[in-house]
Amino acid sequence: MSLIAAKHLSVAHEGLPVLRDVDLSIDKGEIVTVVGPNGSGKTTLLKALLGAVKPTSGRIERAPGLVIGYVPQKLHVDHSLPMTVRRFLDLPKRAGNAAAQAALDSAGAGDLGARQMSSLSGGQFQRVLLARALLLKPDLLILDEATQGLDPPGSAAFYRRIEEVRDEVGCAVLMVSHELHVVMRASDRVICLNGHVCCEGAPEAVSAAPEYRALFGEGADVMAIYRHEHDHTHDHSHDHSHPDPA
Ligand SMILES: Nc1ncnc2c1ncn2[C@@H]1O[C@H](COP(=O)(O)OP(=O)(O)OP(=O)(O)O)[C@@H](O)[C@H]1O
Repeated sequence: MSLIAAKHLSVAHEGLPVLRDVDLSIDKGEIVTVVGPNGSGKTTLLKALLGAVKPTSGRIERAPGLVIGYVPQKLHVDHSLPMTVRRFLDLPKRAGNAAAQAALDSAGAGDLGARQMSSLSGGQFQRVLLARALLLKPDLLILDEATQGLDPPGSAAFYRRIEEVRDEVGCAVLMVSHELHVVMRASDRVICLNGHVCCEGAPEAVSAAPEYRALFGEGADVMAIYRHEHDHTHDHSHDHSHPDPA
């Protein structure tokens, strides 16, 4: 059985239809990305899956006891209040030191515990939000534009970390992002949304689909760029590791 599924899901905001007859399901351990133009209903879909907006018809099915960790786009923290990262992880529920450190380590923020929240860079802040979601030991992580405001290397590093988290923790990941080239690379499956599901499948198949190209244009063949970049063999005798830019 899938972890979560939308069945014939329709949602309207103030009487205006936003999602029409959307079917999707997420399996254990999968990384699924929702792409779509502005206003295509991506955030509404995530909110419906989280139970924060009500379907006008259709339903959401969740596996019994499903734990969802949510990483928001932004979170306002009052910078006039001094608060360390470690203290932040105690909100809203106190976390043990070992669990807090393990979550920070998994999020790639292991050395940030003593830092003030107000002193973090955008990339560090998002990793702390990721750590907070991981404290719940989620079966499913949901990320809504979690890298908005990060520069391209920062976003790429964040999504690499998401893949590592999936490998370490085994959780499934559902995310929305505008950064097609980075998120599609990191995804097992891509769902192209425009009020309804236009097409879905492996990243290569979706980026070649006429429905996807109609929405994003020919210039959006991100997988072709990826293929081109990797159209050579790497010499693994050298260390190609780079310092983490985030
Ligand atoms: N609370 C709300 N009340 C009224 N209309 C809303 C509400 N939330 C979203 N909408 C409308 O629903 C449509 C879909 O919005 P949604 O935020 O789901 O799209 P999106 O694909 O996430 O967009 P973006 O890429 O711009 O973030 C938009 O036309 C938006 O104006």
